[in-house]
Amino acid sequence: MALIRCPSSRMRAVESPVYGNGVVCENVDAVSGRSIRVAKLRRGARVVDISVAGGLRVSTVLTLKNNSWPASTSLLEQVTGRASQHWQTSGVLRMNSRAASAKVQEEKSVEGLQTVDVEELPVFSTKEVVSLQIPEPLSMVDLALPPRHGSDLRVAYQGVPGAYSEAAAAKAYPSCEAVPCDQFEAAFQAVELWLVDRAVLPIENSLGGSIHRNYDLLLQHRLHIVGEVQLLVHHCLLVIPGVKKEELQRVISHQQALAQCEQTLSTLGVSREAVDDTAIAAQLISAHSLRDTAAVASARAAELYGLEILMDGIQDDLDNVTRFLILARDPIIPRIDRPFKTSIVFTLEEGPGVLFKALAVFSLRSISLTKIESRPQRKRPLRVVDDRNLGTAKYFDYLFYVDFEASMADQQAQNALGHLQEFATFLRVLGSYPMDVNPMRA
Ligand SMILES: O=C(O)C(=O)C[C@]1(C(=O)O)C=C[C@@H](O)C=C1
Repeated sequence: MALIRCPSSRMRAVESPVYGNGVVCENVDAVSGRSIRVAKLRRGARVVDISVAGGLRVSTVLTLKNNSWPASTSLLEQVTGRASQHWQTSGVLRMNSRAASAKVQEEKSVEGLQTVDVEELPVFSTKEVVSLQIPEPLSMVDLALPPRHGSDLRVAYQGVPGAYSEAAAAKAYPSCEAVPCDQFEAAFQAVELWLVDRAVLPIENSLGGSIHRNYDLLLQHRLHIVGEVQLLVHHCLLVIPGVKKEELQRVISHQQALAQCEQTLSTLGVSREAVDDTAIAAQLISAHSLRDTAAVASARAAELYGLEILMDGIQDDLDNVTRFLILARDPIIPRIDRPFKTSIVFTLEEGPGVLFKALAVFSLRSISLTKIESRPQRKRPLRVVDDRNLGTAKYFDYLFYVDFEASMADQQAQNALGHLQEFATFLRVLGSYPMDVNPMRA
């Protein structure tokens, strides 16, 4: 696989039977949040879609008659009338056999926003394009897109096969291609660089609490929460086949998993060591035939790495649920016909009662909060990325992360955030997404 740095646009390889192989670039208007996709194909170049956040969609098409390709920013300017500095551009083109054989239709992956199919569009000259930008209100058809099972999606998770995060990715998109990443940060970057379509990352557990690293990364990256997955985590103690409890000197696993099995592990009287994820613990024992070591991991990890389940269901509470967030480059269009949750992060001036005032904006409108997390000010500032994808160093006293049970399409939620904005020193909506009300066993 070769990574080709492309300083001017987010790009991906496409193949069109009509227009030949090429790339599709995505550019986001920093001011309005509009995104524009430009297909540069061997037999011409065309704008395939302009989508407007907040309910309106504008679609148009452009084919360059002389087959020449101007700098993408000037093309964007022609179509949108906006100066190039308003367009946020960054990204890589991933060239491998898979990307090269991808079809233009893959560009339909933006949930809720339909991307125009290149093959089906008529051809216009550059002059005609500007007058073609007719805003179209979203119709019920757009809102009733069939559920996606993700067969064409690549979903990043932290860990190796057999990790609970892989099971969460499969719950979110049953036939997706799950892509293992060594660190949470790598999963964020894989989405940002178009190497994958989504990331599924743990954010909190009913026994172990919050996964703070992911709260921080949510702020440092410009991805959107598009869904959540609740997973019943059922831990097993895995050993080399035939090993007895008495032979064990230590137990290794992800630190959250070790914490979730505190009671059982303390009865074993062995030392504990944290590794990057539960499945890698199983892999290590198997690869090095470690007879004095057990892993806390899933039954699937036992199967994958040829280990035996010495103890089953060793978590301290049978209802051990981990909540994962699904992250994507684009937000989904919030709906009101099913339960939605919205996640925000904000900061406040110092002073008595300010947090009380902030939370009152929700209770005044009978909006239930499902989670509050505060992160204390740290010695070093946070790198916060704004809508223009510009990172700035900021110091905060506390960052407050709040999840509430309402959709951003709900007027009451909009009013609550409008109210909060009056005194919050910083406010960002991390995503508005369907609630997962059905925890499933891994
Ligand atoms: O180690 C794994 O298998 C993971 O997917 C990570 C993780 C976590 O970070 O909380 C996920 C679910 C369980 O709560 C234990 C560990």
